[in-house]
Amino acid sequence: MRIRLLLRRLSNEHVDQQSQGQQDIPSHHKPPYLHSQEIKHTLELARKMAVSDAPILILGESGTGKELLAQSIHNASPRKSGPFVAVNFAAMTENLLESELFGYEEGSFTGARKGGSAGLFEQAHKGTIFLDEVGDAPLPFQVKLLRVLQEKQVRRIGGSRIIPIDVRVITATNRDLKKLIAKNIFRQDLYYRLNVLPIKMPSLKDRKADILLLAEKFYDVHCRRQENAIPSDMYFRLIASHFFSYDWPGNIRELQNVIEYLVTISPSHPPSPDMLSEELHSDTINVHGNGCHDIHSLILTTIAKCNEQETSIGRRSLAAALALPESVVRKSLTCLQQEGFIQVTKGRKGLLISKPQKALFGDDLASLDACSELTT
Ligand SMILES: Nc1ncnc2c1ncn2[C@@H]1O[C@H](COP(=O)(O)OP(=O)(O)OP(=O)(O)O)[C@@H](O)[C@H]1O
Repeated sequence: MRIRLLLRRLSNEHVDQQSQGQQDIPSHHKPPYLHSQEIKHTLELARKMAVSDAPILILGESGTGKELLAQSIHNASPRKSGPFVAVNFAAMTENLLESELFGYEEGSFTGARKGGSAGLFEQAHKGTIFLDEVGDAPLPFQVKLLRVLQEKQVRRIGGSRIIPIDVRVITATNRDLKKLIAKNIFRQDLYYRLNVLPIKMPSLKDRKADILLLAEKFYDVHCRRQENAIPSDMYFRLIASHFFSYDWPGNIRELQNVIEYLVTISPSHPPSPDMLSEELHSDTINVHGNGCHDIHSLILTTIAKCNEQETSIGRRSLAAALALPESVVRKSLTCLQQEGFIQVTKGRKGLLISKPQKALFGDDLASLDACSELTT
């Protein structure tokens, strides 16, 4: 029953998207990874948030593209002609954070530069400051950060001059800030100051529809100067099913690494499954876990496998092989077909995995900076 409800919700979402016609994004401007409902939803939200000046808090696992999203929101905002300044809190001690963010005057500490230095807040004036891994900010520094955000002015270390700053603040974290608050390692007042417009970057396992598309983009980037490179859809033909069934805990960063590895060890032949690491070999999909996403993944994986082995599979045999009710398989196939993932042929070929619709996205490799297309 739960599966049915989830599938119905998914197909309703699809109908909504179709009826709205997605007219706000001309098809040739679609980012290369605009396939999954999850990322479409995130980008729609991001587009709306870009026009506001309120603080944004980007949540999501490591490697999901939070920094890219922050940069893209800036690019789509009225501040786009101003600077975008990024700082990673995880890598810095309290003292370093203070001097880097607020700046310092000459002679204010040993090693201070002659003439002093403007801090990152000053450098981001009229633009956006991106505070990455904000959950790692040391507690004493959080008080100072809160004051700057409230007063919209900074004073350099060792200085007396008050410097007004006009910046949009975007923060990101892969940690659960509420848990950190409960443990008294993150300030609640700072949390409410930052969490005005929250947005979540989906994990790659929740946007499996985008995996092959991203993989092909990364492959194209690696191979663009290689003369004997084979087309990207051919390249992944033997391993596509493993990509669908793996959970990608390192998200897009891990996918990037895997493609780089494959291209290095097998530059001009489609890599075989045995070239993948043990982890990627895992075929375990939890059919009863997250509902429709798992069913879609399971179905896609099974069709991809049959296609690899050149055995034909149809709706009935799929339902029997997966021990799923035929009605569930039918709904999932309809949805996957409407989304362009599969083709349902009448003849002996049965169900086929579609090639990613590259034409939709153009072949501009610069569009790998996908979110910058938020500006359209
Ligand atoms: N849509 C995309 N297209 C191409 N590459 C992407 C995309 N999204 C993310 N990446 C790449 O994935 C990697 C991780 O992205 P990013 O650093 O933005 O993630 P993050 O969530 O900020 O990670 P962390 O939490 O570890 O800082 C980067 O190399 C980035 O270029």
